[in-house]
Parts: sequence; structure tokens; C-alpha cells
Amino acid sequence: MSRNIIFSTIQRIYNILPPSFRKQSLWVMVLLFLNSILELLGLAAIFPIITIMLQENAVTESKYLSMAYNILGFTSIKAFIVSLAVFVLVFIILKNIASLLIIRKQASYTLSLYKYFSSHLFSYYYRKGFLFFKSNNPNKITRNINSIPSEFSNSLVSNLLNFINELLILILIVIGILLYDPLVIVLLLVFVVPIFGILYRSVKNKASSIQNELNELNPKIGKNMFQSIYGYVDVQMTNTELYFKKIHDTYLHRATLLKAKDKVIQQAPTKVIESAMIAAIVLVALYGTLFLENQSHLTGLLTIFALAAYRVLPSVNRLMIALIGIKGYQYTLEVITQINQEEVKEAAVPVSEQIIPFQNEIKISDLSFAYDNKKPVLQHINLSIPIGASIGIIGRSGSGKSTLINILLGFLYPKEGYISVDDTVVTPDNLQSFRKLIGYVQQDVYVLDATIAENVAFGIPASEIDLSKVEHALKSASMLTFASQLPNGIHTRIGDRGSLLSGGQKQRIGIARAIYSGAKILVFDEATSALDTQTEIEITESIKALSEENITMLIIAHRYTTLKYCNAIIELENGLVKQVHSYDSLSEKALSS
Ligand SMILES: Nc1ncnc2c1ncn2[C@@H]1O[C@H](COP(=O)(O)OP(=O)(O)OP(=O)(O)O)[C@@H](O)[C@H]1O
Repeated sequence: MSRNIIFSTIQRIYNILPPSFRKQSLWVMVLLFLNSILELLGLAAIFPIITIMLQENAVTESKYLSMAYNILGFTSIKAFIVSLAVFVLVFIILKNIASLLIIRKQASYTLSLYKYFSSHLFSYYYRKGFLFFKSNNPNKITRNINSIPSEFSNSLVSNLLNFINELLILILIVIGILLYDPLVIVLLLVFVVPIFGILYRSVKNKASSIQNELNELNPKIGKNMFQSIYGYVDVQMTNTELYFKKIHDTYLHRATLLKAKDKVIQQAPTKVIESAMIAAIVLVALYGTLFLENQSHLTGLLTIFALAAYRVLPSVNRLMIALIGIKGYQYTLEVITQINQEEVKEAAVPVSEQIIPFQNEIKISDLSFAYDNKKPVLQHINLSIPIGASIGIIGRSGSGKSTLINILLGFLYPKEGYISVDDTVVTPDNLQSFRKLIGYVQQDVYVLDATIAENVAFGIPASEIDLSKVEHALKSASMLTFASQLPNGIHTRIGDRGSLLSGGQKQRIGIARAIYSGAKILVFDEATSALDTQTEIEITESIKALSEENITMLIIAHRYTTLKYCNAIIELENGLVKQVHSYDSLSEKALSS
């Protein structure tokens, strides 16, 4: 019953472990076993000491103690008892120190497994690409990156180690009892094995279905909370707080029910096995009382049985708990194994250090694209963007503007055609170098909960930020005056998701970020309506300043005025270039239609 799951789990874990961890696992097993032996010895060492202290003639009566007494050359029983007590005390202290060291080794082993897989998954998901992120629940992704590896190492692997360790201990105990009185083992086998089997069969599937459902439920709870917190304003304005709260409560209700069941399943083995042991003692005692004439042997047997049960019970119990854990956390293995297999296929995403020279133009050549539903979104686009030019892109909603930009940024790969910089065609191999040329300012700039300087120098440790470069970037983005007036200047924190900034200010942080990174091409997705007229003028002016700095601009425009300094304006319709306008030939009506 349990054999298959134990062997298959060991096999599957072994397959996904890197070689260094495989070796370590053996060491951890040996240490754990050593620890258990020490624990048993520690327990065993106390009894003779107590016996001797209570009964001095025990030294002379016991074969082993009198042997030790004579070999060690003691002449006084008291001195022998004191020395023995000191010896046991030192042994117990050393055993406990060793035990702590082993616990530390085991913890650092399982935690390093967690670290390894979590870090592995972080890179793996980053490689999954833009469309994957767009279409998958971020809570599930974060759970797969963090909680699954944590549960894998702290619950599955730990339980497996505990299981193997406990099994070895149990075998030792059983051998001990077997040597003492084989009949006790027969009694134990008759009562424990069937109970263990029935119990395991009845809870194993429940345990795993509970854990599987909790694993599905947790990202949903996260998603609903995330949506209602970040959508606070919309939730309030649409009066839908109760709707989100109800979903939250329904999920919580289910999760608490499952967790309560899980607790019962965790505790059930202790209670059932304990009851079985007592039932065994009572049944045998009753049998003796009712049917046997001479009960003295039976009383002795029952005492030993009770003592054996007392030793075996916790061990069997831990074995069962570990087994339930192994079954319950199988899903972590599913996730990690699947990811590991896929990763082998996808591992070869090369990072090129090649620097792409850009002196003449960016060219979009005969570019076509369709999403998975195959409906063409861009068809045979041809465009030349000379260095230093500012090009506007307009078109109705759904005409393909964002898709074109996402291809240009390398988030989507064209089905046909290509993008080139001077004579270099952009491919997945040189994408990293190409991106070094580009700065992207989104409609809703992603702002870190950090200072203005850290936001401008995005992803650079605070101590390594070039502050004069930050100031230059802020100046070019018409943001320096505002920033210098803040209490801590450019070192002022701007709140979670830039809550202390206006929409326009966030966009200018985005522009400054692109300038700081040394971008030669700025792709600017103009905010639709968040900006007031004054801010809009300022942004348009910073766009002008940037084009004067010879920065090539590509602007997805929703407003007429933003296009004022554009050299050409491309109008997209149904994925085709419908027309190329100049600013003067374009009326505000054409843009808004
Ligand atoms: N991930 C996707 N999967 C399938 N179809 C998509 C996906 N993203 C966009 N589309 C479709 O591609 C077409 C072009 O969308 P795109 O976002 O490029 O338009 P847009 O011009 O940027 O629109 P807007 O101005 O509203 O942002 C639309 O028909 C859209 O439904």
C-alpha cells in the first residue's frame, strides 16, 4: 500500500534533484538516523541510573553493571553511582548538542532545496514570456514560485525523511522486542498492522484531495483580495464591496472547513492507534480472566505488551503522519516535476552581449502577426524610423497599436517579417542588446515603493545610483523642479505604486527612467485621459526636448497635441497601415474618430 507511494516519491524526487543535493540527502538520512539512535540511547540511559539510585544493590545484582564496576576498578559503590550519573549527564548534554546540530543540518538541507527550486522557478516563469503573464493568474504564479517549493521541501521532503527514519527506528525497536519476547510482536502485528492499513487506506485519498483543493483555493483567495484591494476605487464606486466580500467569505468558509478536516486527519492516527492498543490489552485481559486458569504468565505478557506499545505507538504514529504528509503534498511534486521537464526543453535562452550599433534607422519589414486564435492582427507592416525622428502611431481601439509596440519591445515575436536596427535583424538571440537601446514609458508606469531616485534608476542598488545622472534624467522629463521641492528632494519615497504622485508625474518618472538607462529610442504609450492640460503641455514639451536630444521617439498617441512635434504619424486600421499623416494634415477629429 505505502510501498508504491514511498518508492515512487523517492524516485521522482531523486530525478528532479541536482546531483549535489542527491549526495546531501544521503548524509541527512544518516544523520537523522544517528539522531534517533542517540535519542533511544538517551532514554535507555536514564532507567539504570534511576534504578541504581533507588536500589543500591542493583549494581551487584546486574551482570552488566557489576562487570563495569569491576573493569573500571571502582572500590566504592557510591563513587561508581556518582561517576555513572555524571557520565550519563555528560552523554545527555552531548547528545542534545549533537541533536541540535543535526536539526540544523536537516533544516538547512530542506531550506536550501526550497531556495534552489524557488530561485529556479523565478527564472523559469520569467522565461515563459509576455503572453503567459498576461493570461495567467499572478497569484498562482507567485504561489508556484514561493509556496510550492516551500511545501515541497518543508512538507514533502521532510515527511519522506521522517518516514524513512521512523521506519528504521521502528525496525530496531521491533527487533529489540522480538529478542525479548516474540509473542509480544505477534500481538503487536495482529493489532497494529491491520489498523494501520485500514486507517491509511481510509485517510490517504482524503488527505491528498484536501491538499489539492487547498492548493487550488489559495491562489483564488489571493486573486480576489488583490483585485478588491487594488480595485478599491472601482469597488467603492460600483458598490460591489459586498460582492467581493462574499467571494472572500465563501472561499474562507471552504478553506477553514478543509483545514479543520486536515487537522482531524492529522490527529486521527494517534487516537485510532491508541484505541487499538488499549482494545488489545483489554481483550487479552478479558480472555485471560474468562478462560484461563493460571493468569500469571498473561499478566507478565500484558505488562511487556503495554510497555512495547508505549514505545511503538509514538513511532507508528509519526510514521502514519509522515505517510499522510507524503500523500497530501504530492501535488508539489506534480508542479515541480512538470516545470523541471519543461525547463530542460526551454533552458537554452541565450543572452547575447553583442552591442547593436544604431546610427541610421529602425526598420519594420513586411511584419505580420496573429495571436493563438490565428486572426491576423498586423498584416505586412513596413515602416522606417530614422534616428532622431519622432513617429506617432494612431488608430482606433483594437487596430493593433499595442501589438506592434509589443513586437518592437520583443515581448511578442513576429510570425512573418522582422525588425532591424541599421543592418542587424532583431532575433531572440540579440534581444537583450536591442532592449538596451529602448526605453518604454507605459500608460500606467510601474512605480516601486521606493524613492524618486530609486525609481528613476530602476533595479540599481541605492548605493550605486549616479545621482547627477538621475537629476539630468528628471530635468529632461520636466520633473526636477517638482522633485526638488519635496521634503527629501529626489530621496523622497513615493508610496506604494506611486500613490503620492499624479498620473502625469508617474509618466514623467517613466520618461526619466528611460533616459537614465541610456535609451536611444523611447517608446511612449501616452496616457488616454489621466493628464490635465498643464501636465499634458509639460509632457509634450519634454517629448520635444527629448527629440532635440536626438532621442528617437515612437509615440502611441491618444491626443492630438502630443503629436505636435512628430515628423510623421502612422494611422493603423485593422492591422494595416491605412495612411501616413503629417501633423498639419491631421485634424483632431481624425484622431478621435
Ligand atoms: N493576448 C491576446 N490574445 C488574443 N488576441 C489579442 C490579445 N491581445 C490583443 N488581442 C487582439 O488583437 C487586436 C489588436 O489589439 P491591440 O491591443 O494591439 O489594439 P490597440 O490598437 O492597442 O487597442 P487599444 O488602443 O484599445 O489599446 C484586438 O482585436 C485584440 O482583441
